[in-house]
Amino acid sequence: MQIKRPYLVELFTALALLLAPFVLPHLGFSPSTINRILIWGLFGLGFDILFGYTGLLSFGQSAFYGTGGMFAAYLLTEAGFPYVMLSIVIGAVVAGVVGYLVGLIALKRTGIYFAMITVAIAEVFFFAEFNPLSAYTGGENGLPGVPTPVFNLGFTVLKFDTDWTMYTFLAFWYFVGIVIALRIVRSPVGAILSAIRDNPLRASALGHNIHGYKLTAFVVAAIYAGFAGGLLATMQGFMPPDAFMFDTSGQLVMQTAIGGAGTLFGPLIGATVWLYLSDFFQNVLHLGPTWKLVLGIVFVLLVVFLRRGIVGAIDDLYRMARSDRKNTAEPVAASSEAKAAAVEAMPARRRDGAQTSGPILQATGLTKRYGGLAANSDIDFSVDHGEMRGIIGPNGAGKSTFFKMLTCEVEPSAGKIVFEGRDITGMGVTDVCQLGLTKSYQINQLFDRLTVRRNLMIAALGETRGKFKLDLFKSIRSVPGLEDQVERTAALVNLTARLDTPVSELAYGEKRRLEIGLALATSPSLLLLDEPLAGMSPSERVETVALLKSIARGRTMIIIDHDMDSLFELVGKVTVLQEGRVLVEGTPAEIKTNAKVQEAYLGGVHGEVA
Ligand SMILES: Nc1ncnc2c1ncn2[C@@H]1O[C@H](COP(=O)(O)OP(=O)(O)OP(=O)(O)O)[C@@H](O)[C@H]1O
Repeated sequence: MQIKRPYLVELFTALALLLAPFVLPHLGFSPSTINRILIWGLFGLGFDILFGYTGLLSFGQSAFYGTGGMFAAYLLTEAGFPYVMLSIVIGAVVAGVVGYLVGLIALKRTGIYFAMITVAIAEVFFFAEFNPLSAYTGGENGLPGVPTPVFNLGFTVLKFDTDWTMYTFLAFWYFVGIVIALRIVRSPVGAILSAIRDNPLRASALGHNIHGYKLTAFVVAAIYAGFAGGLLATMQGFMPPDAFMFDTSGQLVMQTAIGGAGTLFGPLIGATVWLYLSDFFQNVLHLGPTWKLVLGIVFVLLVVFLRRGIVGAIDDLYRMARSDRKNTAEPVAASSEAKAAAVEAMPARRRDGAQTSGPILQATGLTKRYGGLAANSDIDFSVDHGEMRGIIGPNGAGKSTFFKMLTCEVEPSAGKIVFEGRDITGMGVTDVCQLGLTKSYQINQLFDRLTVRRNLMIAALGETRGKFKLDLFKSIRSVPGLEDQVERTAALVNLTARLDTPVSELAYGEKRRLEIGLALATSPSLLLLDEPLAGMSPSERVETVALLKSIARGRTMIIIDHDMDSLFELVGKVTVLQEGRVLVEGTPAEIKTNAKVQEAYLGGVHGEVA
């Protein structure tokens, strides 16, 4: 029997959990340390989904750890509720609800501001535990007398009242926790979370509701934290008030950094190193209060020399060994037949009832002012279905601003945009992408840490799943048609041979093609390309022009580029912008000889443009 490769991780985890009690004591770990490691590891699973996978650094996880633990402990002690496991689950649910409410506030900001809000919120919880709620939480004494779990199975009674029986209980829940976390990171939601970490702007421009997904990660992390807090209470027979302290959140962040963020196992390994060293420095070396100093130095050294943590470093070594083996085979580019088939198989998106002739996009009186500067003034513009339109203009003429308004990345100061008969003015880039209007960027906006395949998947998921879907436990491999869509897009942009290469290893020209591929994978009915040829070598330009010609069939495209020779070869009509206004429109032949255009480009020296 062959075990599916993804399940190997689960199998190894189960084996490691079975072997740990036989191996770790010989390395100097006490059973209570091993149990604490498991609780930190479980706590860290949720945090890693939030930080390692979604890129949201929270210093406030103690709030949810404390809330879940305190709630379960209160039910089991003060309220006299007899069911230990159910209390822990209720505590986790309460932590999740609190996480949802906190997330609504904290996620209004990003980066350092988000981190600072989480610190402040955790401090509020710490204060509440010690002061107004001390009658329920025991204040600085915590809640003693939390029972250990007992399960009466009829034929036998399972008790977890010794260190090693408690280990089996915690190891079981850690295993359940890792299985669920692995499912989440392997789901479409997991892929979108990593897209948000790498490039939130592009993730939302590809049709994903990134606020919804960030909130999901935040709630998942809070549930894990609350559950781990409940386990802590039952393991210690006491819910300590210091679960709410900033130190708890800080230690979680440091352990995750040591073990490796974005690996799921990082927090567990980080906790193993951290707790082992802190026991060793205090109990074996008897360092006294200086143990924290030494531990701090070890932390700095580990993080400096192992940038992706211990698990990240092992993963890197494994990948290096695999790619050495793989590189012996030459990559195979898609054949021209495969490309032709891909073009046929990738029609532009059609909304039910949408027209297929006449204008697909109309802008009227479009204006964008930045303070006193008018980047675009009173632009009237219309493009028909199936048209290939070029936009040219000197630097600073307002071309990119115009595109940003069309894709609803920036809101116009005045004017109206109608796409496929619908007023989309001020709608938002995610919704507009969902309607079938998207753009490739002047400066690459890719997901650099992910492979080409993952990049294209993330783009295609926007179309197949809509802007938000909670398919947290579905494998990304089972999304119907996704693999096909990815492979067809890769064939179109000639990246079949690079599908499993991380974006950071691509050549510039390949990145430009992937930039176009991301937009194409959403199957847009109107595709805007902002300087697709920028920065390319002459041979790359020739190749990309051929590529654009092939994808233009059955599609409506608007292209901005400074390379007029190439642009005039591609498009049927050209709009010239100057100083934020439409100067003139016409066929390439008309534009080449237009006196106003020559004036704009050549400052009045007559001749032919380009
Ligand atoms: N966010 C912004 N804030 C202030 N001014 C801006 C902003 N974005 C663009 N501008 C200004 O608007 C004008 C038009 O810029 P835009 O980037 O649209 O021109 P462009 O035609 O695309 O130029 P290029 O060909 O160099 O890319 C410029 O003067 C630019 O400095």
